[in-house]
Amino acid sequence: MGTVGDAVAATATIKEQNGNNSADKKPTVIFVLGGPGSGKGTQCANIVKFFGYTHLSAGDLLRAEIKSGSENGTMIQNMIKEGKIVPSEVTIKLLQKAMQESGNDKFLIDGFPRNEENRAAFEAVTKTEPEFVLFFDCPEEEMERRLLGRNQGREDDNIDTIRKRFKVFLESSLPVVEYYNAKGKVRKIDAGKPVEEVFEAVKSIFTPKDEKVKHRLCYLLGIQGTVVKSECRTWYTENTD
Ligand SMILES: Nc1ncnc2c1ncn2[C@@H]1O[C@H](COP(=O)(O)OP(=O)(O)OP(=O)(O)O)[C@@H](O)[C@H]1O
Ligand SMILES: O=c1ccn([C@@H]2O[C@H](COP(=O)(O)O)[C@@H](O)[C@H]2O)c(=O)[nH]1
Repeated sequence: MGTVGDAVAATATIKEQNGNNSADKKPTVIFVLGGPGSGKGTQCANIVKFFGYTHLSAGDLLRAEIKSGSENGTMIQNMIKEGKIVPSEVTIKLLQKAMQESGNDKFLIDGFPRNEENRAAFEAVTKTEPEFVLFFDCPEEEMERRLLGRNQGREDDNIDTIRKRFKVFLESSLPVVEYYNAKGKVRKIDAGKPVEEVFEAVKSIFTPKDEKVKHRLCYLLGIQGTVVKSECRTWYTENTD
C-alpha cells in the first residue's frame, strides 16, 4: 500500500520533469463521489456540456493505463478485478498529468478520493482542497441493477466484484464524504431518480446564487406581466427550455 509520502515524492519528480509554471497555479477541483453505478459518469458528461469543466474519471484513467501496457498495468488490473483501491501515488500521478494536459483550470474529479489516504495524499501533493464534493446518494439495489445492465464490457461489472465494490465504498469511501461533510463541503443529490431529474438537482448546485435570484425575479416579472428588461429577457431565453 502506498503512503502519502510516496505520492508527494512521485509528484516532486513530475514537477521537475515538467517545470513548475502550470503546476503552481491552483485549479478549481470538484470531487464527484457516490457508490458504484450511482450515475457519476453520466452526470459529469452533462456538467461538462453546461458548465465547461474537464471531466477526469480516476477509473477511466486507470483503465487507460492498463491498456497502454504500462509497468503498473497488471497490478492495476488485479486491483480493479477485486474492487480494491489502487495506491494513491499511481492514481494521483495520472490525475495530475491529465490536469496539466487538459489546458483547463476547472475539473470534475470523478471516483476519487476513494479512501482517507487518497484524500490526504491528494491535498498534500496538489495543495488543493475541493471547492465542494458532489455526492450521489443512491440505494444499493438501484446501483446493482444499473451496473448489471451497463453492458460496457467492464471486467468488474459482475455480481461478485460489484458486492466487493459496495463493501469498499461503505468502509473506505463514505468516510471521505463524512470528512468533507463535517467541513460543510458536501452537496448531496438524490441519485435514485431518472437521469433528467438528477441533472436538474445538479444544475441547481452549479448555478451561482445570484443567477438563481435573477431567474426567480424574471419568473415573477413574467407572471406579473411587467415589462421584462432586455438583459433579463436575454438571460431568461438562454437559461430556460
Ligand atoms: N439516474 C439514472 N437512472 C437510471 N439509470 C442510470 C441513471 N444514471 C446512470 N444510469 C445508468 O446506470 C449505469 C451506471 O451509470 P454511470 O456509469 O454513470 O455510474 P458511475 O457512478 O459512474 O459508475 P462507476 O462508479 O461504476 O463508474 C449506466 O448504464 C447509466 O446509463
Ligand atoms: O481512484 C480510484 C478510482 C478507481 N479505482 C479502481 O477502479 C475501479 C473502477 O472505478 P470506477 O470509478 O467504477 O470506474 C474501482 O473499483 C477501483 O478498483 C481505484 O483504485 N482508485
